Amino acid sequence: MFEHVTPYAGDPILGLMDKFAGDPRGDIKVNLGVGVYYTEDGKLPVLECVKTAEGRIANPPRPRGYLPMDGLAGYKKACQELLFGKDSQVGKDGRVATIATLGGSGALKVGADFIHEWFPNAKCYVSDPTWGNHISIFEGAGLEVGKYPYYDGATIGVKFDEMCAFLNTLNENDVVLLHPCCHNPTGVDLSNEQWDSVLDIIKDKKLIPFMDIAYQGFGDDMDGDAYAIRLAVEKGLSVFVSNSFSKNLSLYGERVGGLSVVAPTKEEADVVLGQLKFTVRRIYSSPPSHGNAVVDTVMNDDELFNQWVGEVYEMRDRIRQMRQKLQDVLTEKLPERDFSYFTKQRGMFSFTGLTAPQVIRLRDEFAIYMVENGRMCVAGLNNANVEYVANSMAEVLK
Ligand SMILES: Cc1[nH+]cc(COP(=O)(O)O)c(/C=N/[C@@H](CC(=O)O)C(=O)O)c1O
Repeated sequence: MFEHVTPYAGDPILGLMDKFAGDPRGDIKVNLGVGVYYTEDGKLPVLECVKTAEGRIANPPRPRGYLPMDGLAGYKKACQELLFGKDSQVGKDGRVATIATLGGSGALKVGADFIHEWFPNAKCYVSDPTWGNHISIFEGAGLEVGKYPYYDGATIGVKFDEMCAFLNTLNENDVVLLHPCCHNPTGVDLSNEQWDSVLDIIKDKKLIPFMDIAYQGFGDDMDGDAYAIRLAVEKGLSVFVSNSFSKNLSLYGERVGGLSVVAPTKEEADVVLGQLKFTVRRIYSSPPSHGNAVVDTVMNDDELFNQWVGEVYEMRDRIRQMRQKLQDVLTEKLPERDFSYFTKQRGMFSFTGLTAPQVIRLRDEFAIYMVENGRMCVAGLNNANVEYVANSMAEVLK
């Protein structure tokens, strides 16, 4: 019956979790693979604001009925305020259709299905390189996926002129999938001036910008990291935005994300919302109640919200410290090499430039796990393992 089904090769990122868990070298193994934030003690944190919110949600115990297909109103309000600003005009005008989704992944899936249905000739273009699941999700939705020039390994920067030239060759309603901040896997972001030029091209060519923000707060700050999103709105673009609370609320397994679509009018936003709800119904019907309740509670209580922002910035700052520490130790060991990319890059990831064989050596000989494209999740570093990681990297780089 299923003889024709091909075996699943496994996911280059999530597959690392199983390999790491099964690695018996418990005393030395270091997980720099999956984009998860670990504390200085190497633990996955439960944020204080989440603990308080869960205490409130648990007492008195609540029934677990179905949520609306688009999620809790407070959850949707929180997404819109984070992305577009607390009292954004676009929010006040009712021009944003927002739904709660099964993580950022679910937001990308619902958005991709919606686009394929209502813009059937649209092709999707992702940065080269990008988070691998971008390609899988959009191809799975039936879109043809191409790549626009992005990362420049020679300068540890962006191939900006090539990127703009390529975007100028695209057709009306083609989708451009963008990382507003903390680019995955490179950690290299566009400058504000570069965003201005890119969004002007997108407007001029009538392309569809799809912004995937999964690390808001890990770059500059909550508002700075949403700069590109708000600039797109300012330019009058109809923009798709997928967001995730997995990392900045440390709620990975609760599957909390959102999809927002900015429309030219409230009437169009309302119609889009209806079709997004229908798309949700056809995939998973409704979002998870616990995650919705936690986000709603944290984001709509001023004290908890401010506590949350502080906790995110603590995570951001610890990652920055680890970037600096690794850069310093490696520079000391291999002074002839330039490791300044560690502190130039932003967010959770660093694109180390290590080749696949070097990454495999790190894993096999030193029990250090990174993604084979050379991506390191800097949040897995701490003061106890950073010297070991630096020494091991120096070995494979020799
Ligand atoms: C850019 C980006 N967008 C969306 C997601 C999905 O997040 P969700 O948990 O569905 O809300 C991730 C997750 N990235 C990390 C984990 C993974 O690959 O799923 C990663 O890159 O390691 C991203 O890095």
